[in-house]
Amino acid sequence: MPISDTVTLELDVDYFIEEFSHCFTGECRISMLPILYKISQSITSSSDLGDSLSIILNVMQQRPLKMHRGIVTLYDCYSETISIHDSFGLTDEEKRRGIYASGEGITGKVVETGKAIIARRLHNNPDFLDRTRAHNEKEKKGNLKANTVFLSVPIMRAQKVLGTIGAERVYMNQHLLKQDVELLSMIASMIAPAVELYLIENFDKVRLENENSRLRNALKKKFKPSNIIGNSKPMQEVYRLIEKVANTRATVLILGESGVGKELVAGAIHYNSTNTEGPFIISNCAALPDNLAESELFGHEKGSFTGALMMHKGYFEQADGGTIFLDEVGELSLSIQAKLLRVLQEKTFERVGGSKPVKIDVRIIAATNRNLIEMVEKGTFREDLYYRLNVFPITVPPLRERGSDVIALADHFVTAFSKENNKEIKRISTPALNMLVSYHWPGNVRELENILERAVILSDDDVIHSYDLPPSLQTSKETGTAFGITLEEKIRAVEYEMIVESLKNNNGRMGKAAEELGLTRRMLGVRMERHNINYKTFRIAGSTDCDDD
Ligand SMILES: Nc1ncnc2c1ncn2[C@@H]1O[C@H](COP(=O)(O)OP(=O)(O)OP(=O)(O)O)[C@@H](O)[C@H]1O
Repeated sequence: MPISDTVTLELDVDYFIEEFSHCFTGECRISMLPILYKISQSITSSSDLGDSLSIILNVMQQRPLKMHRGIVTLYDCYSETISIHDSFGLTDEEKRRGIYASGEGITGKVVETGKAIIARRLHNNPDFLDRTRAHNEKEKKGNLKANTVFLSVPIMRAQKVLGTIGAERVYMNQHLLKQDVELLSMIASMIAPAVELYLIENFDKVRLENENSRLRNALKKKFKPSNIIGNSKPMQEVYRLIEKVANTRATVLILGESGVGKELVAGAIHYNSTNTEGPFIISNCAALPDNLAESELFGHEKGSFTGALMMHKGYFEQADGGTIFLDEVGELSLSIQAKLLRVLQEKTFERVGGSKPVKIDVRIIAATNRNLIEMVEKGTFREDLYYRLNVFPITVPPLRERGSDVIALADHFVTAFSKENNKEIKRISTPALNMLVSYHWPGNVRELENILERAVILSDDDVIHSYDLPPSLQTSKETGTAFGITLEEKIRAVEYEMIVESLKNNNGRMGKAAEELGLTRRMLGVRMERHNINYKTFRIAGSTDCDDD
């Protein structure tokens, strides 16, 4: 063996037996057998890795090994870190400092290569990191260091390195060193099954638990009410707020333009709350005629006005134990606003014509597309009521800010209306999708819903085409020309759509598209020019399939 400062050794037991057979004779061999016996006894009699390791470390300190420092490291293959699990000759602090990456220093290299290493002349050996800082200045200056060797052997199981056993000792002679390495290697293979079990039970179990809780959290984070379609970023913020507030009794104010889905948000809050078993009563305040609003909301006593033949429970009483959703709350008259304020403050009210207070336990969710602050400034909405309602505001974004939600919603509505109309519409054509995506949706989801209901009814085949969409969507951006509903315009729209679909199907190859459309390549070129269509738009990036441009 060459004598250099760091020697890496293949763990070949036959090699050792042959090379160092003289060591396994006489005193040496006899003194080793009880050590191995003691270690094997400790491993078979105790299921605790700590017990076995303390016996091993103890043996290492005694004759004939007489090592002055010993460490057992374990390798966490997920974080790729090696840490000292047990040792002698190190303080707790020094032990804690002993953390290595695979490939780093002597221990790291043993883990990386699965081969034993003997490192000599530690005081100036670059592989010896002294990460534990156990080698104090005194030790460094003294002769001891120059004479000290560090041996490290891998603990392996099925080609996998699980950790290392390392030892420091005073250099005596090369043969003794090799003998030590072999002994440590035997100990390592004896202890390997117990180490493997320990790693599975501790590292893997902890990791699995962490992974489970990470997945649980990820699932929790991804809370999405089942009744609401769309996963855009702004909607995810809405879902986050719904999840936060649902299980409280806080009053919620839902803000947003008309048709964005405020009522769905209110429903999601109720159905994800603890009082989901209770009623969910919806009251559209804009639809309540002034003279009936009070009685509709708060009920009336028998004979309280002409026609009040029986006692009637209003929406608030009907919602007792559940949730009342006051849609378009900005439309309530000032007198009703005063009564609503009292319900919010005291949870009581009187029925019209009654004097007995009715006590209720109702969660209030209100919604409006009006600017309530402006209304407060103008004196048409009570300021105190505004603050009582605005405890937990949720703003639902307009559809034009929801990106790909338009496509998800369109698909959802096409499926729903196809079913309702006994049709089998399978897809929305590319030009039609482009129109849907580039439209500004002033009427929001309600407008999209209505447009697709109409398109499903109009569709003659299994596709929603651009010409099934209303003229308001047929902008020049998509069609190359603004066309309305005349025959000529409709023919142009059909032509445009057929060319676009064919180019898309044929990856922008004009020859193939012309063939499919029953045109010559030149005729197709003329029509594409008329519609301002460029075949390159339909090329898939990276495609080399462009032989017939
Ligand atoms: N994200 C969505 N997923 C599925 N359907 C939706 C979604 N948002 C809205 N809708 C549908 O759009 C229509 C309008 O929604 P909704 O009535 O909830 O809107 P709104 O904001 O309360 O309107 P308004 O202010 O006019 O009362 C409803 O038919 C609703 O089912």
